[in-house]
Amino acid sequence: MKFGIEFVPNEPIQKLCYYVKLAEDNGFEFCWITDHYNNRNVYMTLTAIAMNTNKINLGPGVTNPYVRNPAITASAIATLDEISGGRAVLGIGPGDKATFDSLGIEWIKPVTTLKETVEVIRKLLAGERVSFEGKVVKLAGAALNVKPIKKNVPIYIGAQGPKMLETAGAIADGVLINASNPKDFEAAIPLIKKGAEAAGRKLEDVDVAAYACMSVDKKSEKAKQAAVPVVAFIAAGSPEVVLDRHGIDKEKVNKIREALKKGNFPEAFGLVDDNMLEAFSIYGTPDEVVDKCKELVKMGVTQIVAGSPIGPDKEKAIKLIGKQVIPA
Ligand SMILES: C[C@H](OP(=O)(O)OC[C@@H](O)[C@@H](O)[C@@H](O)Cn1c2nc(=O)[nH]c(=O)c-2cc2ccc(O)cc21)C(=O)N[C@@H](CCC(=O)N[C@@H](CCC(=O)O)C(=O)O)C(=O)O
Repeated sequence: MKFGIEFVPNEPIQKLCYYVKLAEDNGFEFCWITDHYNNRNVYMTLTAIAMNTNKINLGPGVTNPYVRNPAITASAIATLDEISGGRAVLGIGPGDKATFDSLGIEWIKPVTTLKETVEVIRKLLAGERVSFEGKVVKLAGAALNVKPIKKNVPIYIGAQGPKMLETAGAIADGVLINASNPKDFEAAIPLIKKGAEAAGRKLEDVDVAAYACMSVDKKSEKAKQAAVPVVAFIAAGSPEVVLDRHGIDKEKVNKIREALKKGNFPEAFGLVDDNMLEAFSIYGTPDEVVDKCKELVKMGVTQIVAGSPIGPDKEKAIKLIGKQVIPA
């Protein structure tokens, strides 16, 4: 079982570098940095982290194929691989609607766009001069002057929808699924397997990562309270099919959505119930978290990514996970 850690670059980069170095020293193998236009630039953040670490694999978790031309993403990843001495990984997903609405970008054919983007990025990283006439992606003799250190930079797809999960199974080295509960992997893994086998691959070729909302503390109640705000946003952003899967009170979720829209966070967070916390987070003492991680492993998860908030005290939580969860 591999452990990763996720950071949103919404705090000073020096602080993130400290946390990631601490994570590296505590046995985490992957560092994923989220990519949203309104936060610090994902590639500058990753460069700083690469310069301050020497073992942990690192990459965007996840970028998208719309805000940058595939050749720009390929160049950034090749450069990161050079800076990090061969530790770059590329996490790429279809992006989210809110981002594209704000940026005036048309979110067309996400599955096709992602497939074509991954295909041309692989060719560019392999040093090819690429001409490509896709349904969405077009290149005419594009080529990089920079080569990654690694022959094949692993490409992970951020996916939740069925077609996206199948696509990840077919073309990706790994899949990052924004989920924390075994029920979500019970639904997702057969789709990844179906996509992999349709492409002549096996499920074992795909690193199935649970990109979880995690909150660890010596005191279970403290860990639980720290997870509430993140769970409120996850519940609000979850499609019906996921709410039904977990038997979540949809009335409450609609009220959470309304309260968040109004910026009324205390009301929104007050509506988060235990069922939502169980569905959308892994929280508790190290022992409680170990039990929940073991449930995910039983479902076929092969990497667990400790996502926000990580714990009420990030530094303490990273050390607790390193000492009592990863070795378990
Ligand atoms: C597009 C969407 O795919 P999805 O996998 O559900 O997308 C939800 C999220 O995965 C997506 O928003 C991610 O970018 C969110 N995301 C992040 N999004 C970000 O913008 N930044 C991040 O840092 C980020 C991190 C992240 C980490 C893990 C993770 O799982 C997701 C993450 C969807 O609706 N898919 C459906 C519909 C299929 C579809 O797109 N059909 C096409 C037709 C087919 C075609 O495209 O040709 C169409 O509608 O036209 C499906 O998969 O079945």
